[in-house]
Amino acid sequence: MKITGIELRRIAMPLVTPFRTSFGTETARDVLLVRVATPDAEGWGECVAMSEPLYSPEYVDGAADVLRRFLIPALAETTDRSPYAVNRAMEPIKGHRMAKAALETAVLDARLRANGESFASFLGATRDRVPCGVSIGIADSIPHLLEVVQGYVDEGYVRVKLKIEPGWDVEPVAAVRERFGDDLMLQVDANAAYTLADARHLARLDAFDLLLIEQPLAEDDLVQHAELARRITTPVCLDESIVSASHAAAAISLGACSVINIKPGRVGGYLEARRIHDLCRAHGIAVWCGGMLETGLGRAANVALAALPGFTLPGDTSASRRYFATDVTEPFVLGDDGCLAVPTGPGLGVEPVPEILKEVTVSTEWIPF
Ligand SMILES: O=C(O)CCC(=O)N[C@@H](C(=O)O)c1ccccc1
Repeated sequence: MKITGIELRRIAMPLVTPFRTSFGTETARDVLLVRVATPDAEGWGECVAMSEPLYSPEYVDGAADVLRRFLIPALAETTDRSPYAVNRAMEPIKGHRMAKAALETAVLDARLRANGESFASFLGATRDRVPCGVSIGIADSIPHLLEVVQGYVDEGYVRVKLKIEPGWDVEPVAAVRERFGDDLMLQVDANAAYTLADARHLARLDAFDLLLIEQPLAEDDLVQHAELARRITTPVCLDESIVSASHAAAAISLGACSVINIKPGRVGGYLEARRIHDLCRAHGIAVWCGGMLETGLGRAANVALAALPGFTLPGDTSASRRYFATDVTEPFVLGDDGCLAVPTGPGLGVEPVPEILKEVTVSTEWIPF
C-alpha cells in the first residue's frame, strides 16, 4: 500500500453540555484528525489528546508537532505498511501514545478499506452490537445530577458512571442508588483525585454495590492501588495507569486492579489495546472500552474494539448525541436495547460527512510522501 501523503486536520467540536471531571471542565473538543491518502483508499485516525495536558502528559498541539516532526517522517522511511511495521517504525520515538495511535489507526483504516475488511473483523470481534454505558460529569447539585441520570436511563443506557472527587462522592452515589435502586449498573471515576490516606473514606462507597471505582489514586502508583484494593471491597479499575500491555501485566501481578478500562489512544493504538484485552482475558480480568469524547470516527473504532469477547462490561461508548449536536460522521444512535451497532463496512465503516467536516474544520496541513 503506497501512501501519497498525510493530512493533519484540526476540527472544533462544541459539546452539548460542559463535561466536568476532577481535573477540569471541557466545553468543546479541539480534535486532531489524521488522514492517510493512498491511491486505493483513504484512512482516518482520531487523536484523543485533550487541549491541555490535564488527563495525561499529551496535548493536541504537542501531538500535531510530534506527528509532523517525528512520527510521520519515521513512517515515510519505511515501505512496509503492515500495522506491525507502522508500530515498529514509531518505536524509537518515546511516549506520545495518543499521537502514535492516531497514525497507526489511519494507516490501518486505509489498508482495511482497500482490502474490504471491517475493523471489527480485523480485531476479532465476536458481537455485532455492544451494550453502552454513559459517563456523567460532576454536577452542581444532587437534584441536577438525578435529573441528568434519569435522562440517560430513559435513553436506555445500561450502565451509569459518575465522576467523583473529594467533596463529591458518597452523597451523590447514595442519592443515585436511592433513586434508581440496586439494579442500576453503577460505577464511579475519580481520575486520580484521591490518595491512600482517603482509603477509609473511599471504603464508605462499598455500601453501594458499585461495579468498580476507576483510577482512585495517582496514575503512576500501582503499589498504592494494590494497598487500597486490600482496604476496600469495591473492585479497583485502572485507566490512566495502564499505558501498555506490560503495565497491565504489572498491575495484575501486583493486585493493583481487578478491572481495566482500555482506551486505544492511551495505550498507543488498537493493536496494543487488543494485546491488553488478550492478556486480561488470560488472567480473568474484565475489561471495558473507555472513551475520550471521540467523534464518530474514533467512536466507530472503539465500538469495534468493544465487540471483542473479553469486553464483558459496558463501556463509555455512548451515542454521538451524548456529546455532539452534530457529529462529523453519521451519528451513532443508541438502540432500544441500550446497544450500539458495530460498523460492518470496510475499515472504520464510517467516514466524515464532507459538508459537516468542512464546517467544523479549523485548519488542514498536507504532508506529501
Ligand atoms: O464517553 C466518553 O467518551 C467520555 C468518558 C469519560 O468519562 N472519559 C474521561 C475519563 O477519565 O475516562 C475523560 C474525560 C475527558 C478527558 C479525558 C478523559
